[in-house]
Amino acid sequence: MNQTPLPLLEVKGLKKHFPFKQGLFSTQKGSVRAVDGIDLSVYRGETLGIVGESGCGKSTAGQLILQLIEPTEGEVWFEGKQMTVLSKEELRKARRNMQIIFQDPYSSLNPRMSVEDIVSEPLVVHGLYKGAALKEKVIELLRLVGLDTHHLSRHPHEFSGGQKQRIGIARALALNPSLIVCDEAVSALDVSIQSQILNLLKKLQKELQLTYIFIAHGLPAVKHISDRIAVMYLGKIVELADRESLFSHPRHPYTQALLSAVPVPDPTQRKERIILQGDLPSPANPPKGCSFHTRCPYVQELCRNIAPILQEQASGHAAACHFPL
Ligand SMILES: Nc1ncnc2c1ncn2[C@@H]1O[C@H](COP(=O)(O)OP(=O)(O)OP(=O)(O)O)[C@@H](O)[C@H]1O
Repeated sequence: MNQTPLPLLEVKGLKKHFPFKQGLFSTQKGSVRAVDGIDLSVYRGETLGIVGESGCGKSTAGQLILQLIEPTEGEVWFEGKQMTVLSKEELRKARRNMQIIFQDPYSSLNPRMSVEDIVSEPLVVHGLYKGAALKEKVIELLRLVGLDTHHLSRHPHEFSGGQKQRIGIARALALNPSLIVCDEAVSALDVSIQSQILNLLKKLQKELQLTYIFIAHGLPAVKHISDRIAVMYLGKIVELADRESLFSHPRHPYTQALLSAVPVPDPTQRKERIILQGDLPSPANPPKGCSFHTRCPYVQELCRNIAPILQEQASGHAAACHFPL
């Protein structure tokens, strides 16, 4: 009998609302619903892509998963433990197994530190290696990401963007994590360098049995690396599916609009671009339902007033839409 494996990471009803005062002299308070109730499971060895427009809550979701910020509500389960209730010491230990690679290799590395210091820092902080063994471990990590011993004493400004991102990856690997959140990890790089880094991440995933959450703005950036993709809109997941299923049959009108904006290399294959009407609503004042179906007034009324929930529409393919495509 085939049993579904237990997820490495499970997120249940996760919310992060950032409170703010509405006017300079007002006592009225509001909140930005950056993440507004997401449920997710991520399995060992897979890559889950999270995509959506700027401000939809992708990075906040990543930070909540890594316990870098506290949730307003909800639970994060990692390796069978509920992270949100761990003591400081337990959390420190559990955090070793979850790391992050940031978007901007230019600002995420301390310019005053040598590569050796940058990569060895997590190992020293956690008291795992010292002396010659520490140096050996750093060299091993650099080799894993395609760098060499002669890079050890150099500083970040002496490297190209792609090499800097390799240093960031070596540092993230230092504690032998099982989960890595790649937050726009290749967005700041040239296209040819992007594919080199993506190939490196794939190779490392195979060799080290890593699990990735890969955050990006657009679907093309996550297409080749993701096994499954979650599409976020205004703090919520509106569609979650296997990569093939999402690209071949998007079921949410928002995903369909995102896909229609992706250029195709073949000029004979023209596709109609779907333009979403109006501005992106503010996460400080989100609509009750959704306003993607604009043609029929009855549909409009229903969608605007009743929030759709994320429901399975086909095997392994869920969408939050009253009228899935
Ligand atoms: N510390 C904070 N205080 C108040 N609001 C915040 C804070 N962090 C994020 N937000 C707001 O939460 C919403 C979601 O932000 P987040 O950075 O998670 O989105 P994103 O999808 O990652 O966007 P981008 O792709 O531009 O990074 C935005 O409206 C943002 O302004």
